[in-house]
Amino acid sequence: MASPRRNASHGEAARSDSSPTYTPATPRSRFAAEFSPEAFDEPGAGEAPSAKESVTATVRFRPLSSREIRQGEEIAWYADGETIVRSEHNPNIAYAYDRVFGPTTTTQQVYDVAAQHVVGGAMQGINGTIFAYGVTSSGKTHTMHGDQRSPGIIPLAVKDAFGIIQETLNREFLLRVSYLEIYNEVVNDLLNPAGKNLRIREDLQGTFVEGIKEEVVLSPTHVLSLIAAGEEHRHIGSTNFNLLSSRSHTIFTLTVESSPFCESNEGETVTFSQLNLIDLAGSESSRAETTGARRKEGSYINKSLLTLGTVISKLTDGKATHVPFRNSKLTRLLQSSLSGQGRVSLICTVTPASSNSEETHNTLKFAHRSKHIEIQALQNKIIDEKSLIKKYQSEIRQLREELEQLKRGIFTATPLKDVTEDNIILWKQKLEDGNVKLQSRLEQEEEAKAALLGRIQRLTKLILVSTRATQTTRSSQHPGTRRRHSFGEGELAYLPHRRRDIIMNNYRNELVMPMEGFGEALEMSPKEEKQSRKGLLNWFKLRKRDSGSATLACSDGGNSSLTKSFTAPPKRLEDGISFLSEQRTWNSMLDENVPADFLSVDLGIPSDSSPVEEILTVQSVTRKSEILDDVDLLREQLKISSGEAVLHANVVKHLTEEAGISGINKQIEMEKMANDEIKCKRQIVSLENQNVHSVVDSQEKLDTSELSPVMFMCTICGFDLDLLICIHNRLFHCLQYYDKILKQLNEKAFQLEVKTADNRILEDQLEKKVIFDYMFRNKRKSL
Ligand SMILES: Nc1ncnc2c1ncn2[C@@H]1O[C@H](COP(=O)(O)OP(=O)(O)OP(=O)(O)O)[C@@H](O)[C@H]1O
Repeated sequence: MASPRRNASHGEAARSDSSPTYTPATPRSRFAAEFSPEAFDEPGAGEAPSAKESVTATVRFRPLSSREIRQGEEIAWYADGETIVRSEHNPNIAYAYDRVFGPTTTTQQVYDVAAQHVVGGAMQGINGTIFAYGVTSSGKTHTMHGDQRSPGIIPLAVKDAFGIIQETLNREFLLRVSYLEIYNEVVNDLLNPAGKNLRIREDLQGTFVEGIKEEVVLSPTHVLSLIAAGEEHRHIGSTNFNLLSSRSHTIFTLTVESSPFCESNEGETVTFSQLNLIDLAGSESSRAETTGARRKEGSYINKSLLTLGTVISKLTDGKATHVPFRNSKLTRLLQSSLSGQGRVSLICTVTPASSNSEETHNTLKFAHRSKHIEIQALQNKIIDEKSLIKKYQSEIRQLREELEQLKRGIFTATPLKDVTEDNIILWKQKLEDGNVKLQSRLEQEEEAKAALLGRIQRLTKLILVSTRATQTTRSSQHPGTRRRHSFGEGELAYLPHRRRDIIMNNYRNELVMPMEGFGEALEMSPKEEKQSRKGLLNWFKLRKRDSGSATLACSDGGNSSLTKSFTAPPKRLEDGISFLSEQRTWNSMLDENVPADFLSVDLGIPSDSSPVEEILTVQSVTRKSEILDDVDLLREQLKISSGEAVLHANVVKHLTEEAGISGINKQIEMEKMANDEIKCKRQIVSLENQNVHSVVDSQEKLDTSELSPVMFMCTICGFDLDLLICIHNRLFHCLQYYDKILKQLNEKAFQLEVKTADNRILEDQLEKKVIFDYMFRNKRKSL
């Protein structure tokens, strides 16, 4: 490679360098300064515009490929320092950019300079567009998508977006993604294979693709899995320059909505933005020996890139009256971005090879022109129903109110008053009727409640909040020290695994190429490395959760995905629980706002309560049914016991009556028995009185009693829990007393029987004595 030359005193470089727009920007510090909590208070659309910025234009050199080396290619262009690209053959031709990355630069370094400020802006409500532009095989896909060794701008941006959510306290976010390709001037939905030839429409907010699938996303892994699935549908073909050449332009859009995190989000402004990450198809030189379909694709690609070039020329011309955005689908879709609404970062990928010198020059000129486009970093704010986060928030609020009403129903249930001995039978009857009603209504209510909670949980999960309790070292405090990205297995699994390397073994493996992943790892300090490992563990966890997250996102009745798809939720409770604990990483709202008691009913659907809460709740539900069973049993026993007691009292009475005619001794015995019976009756009356008092006492406790699932069940039938428990206890005591009395009565009855038998003997003896006396008297008379 030629040595850098410093004296570019004339030609394009001289002009470029002298231009104020070419003052190298420092996007990283710019980002850091902006990304403070106050950043969300920036003026919104329609308010005073913020300072004008220009497109961030950077150039990335790739190393010479083995083929280029084999073919004896020479270096035609090189990076002269950090901001200048210079022609090897004509030192007077030089261009300056915001940054020029040499062939050994890692994608992470490119991201930090060329993308981070755009991603950060998008998270604050400022639209952003990052696109890679360059000839075929110059490294666009490598830069935008990357592979497992070297994740590209898209995965890095996705991960950064979630990192920002985690670091942004007191705000909640809703993220959704769409992914499309423009192939031969036809727009296809990559997230929905059925979405072919979609129409581009316009509204007040700009252009949009009609019917495109938008998927609400919950984690980086979730997003990357969607991209990986979408990539399967992308048109890729082999050319004589690139065995896996992108034959279509792809636009990956991350839509970000956020609002302050507070109890009632009503009236709160929502910031709304779109981050477009674009991997353009490469322009093809006329030297490309393509035929048939490849040729047709190439001409469409070239035509749309030409239109893009024309649009950019017109936009920077200043005098142009008409900008031909409508001449291609690509420029139509990029219209609002290129018109200056939001941040734009253009990463031009180039090969240093002399065989591509002309194409590289065109690319450099394109980047040069683009740099002149002025943009305004305006924060979009919306308050209307267009906001999905608003819609979800208000639905959650409404559902919570419904739940509250259900709970309030418990307290408004009229407790039984003035329970007296007279209406206790009536009350018992009511208890029996209520029990039947309770069963059926309970089932219905449980179902309704489960549905309500399930919906709240699903909606709540879609809204992402930071789990960090305290303010930590955010960029606002230490602007220069944002953490580095580290990819865990979870994310890496979704990135292509050296796909191209395997296929292009001979072609590319000999590229003079830095080992980016390793390069980045080597760069880390021990502390960073530790954090990175920790990160790896975290993301690995998230990956496990994500299989559920994806499920969740797809199974909420169409909330997560604006066009529906379905995956089964976890089947077992344990599955739900483990899913839950992992899900908490991004979500804490439900924990704070929905009582854990109510979460267990939704056993099939994961909730946000902890496993312990879940288990306790399951136990309380079991206990609830046990208590009800006990009450039923006791009630039945009470009935039997009362009946038995009455029966025995009657027997005693009857026996007493029968035995009432015996002699003096017998009379004394009978009096004793009668006294016993009276005692018995008194005991029964006193027990019943106690029962009544307990009912009255329990009413007094009603207001202080705590809400519980059992209480909820009682409410359905109009009973009070305290009352029920009190009755349960009293009935239990009653049963014990009745048992005791029954035993006594049995004993007395036995004694009575013995006495009766004795009496009969006495009577016989008496009779015999009377007869004997009579006979004796008659005998004496006759004598
Ligand atoms: N900076 C780089 N470092 C190492 N290898 C690179 C770099 N840039 C590109 N490559 C390699 O060069 C080859 C071509 O790159 P890539 O497919 O990304 O080009 P492209 O511009 O997307 O091509 P096309 O427009 O045909 O799709 C790939 O094997 C890629 O891995």
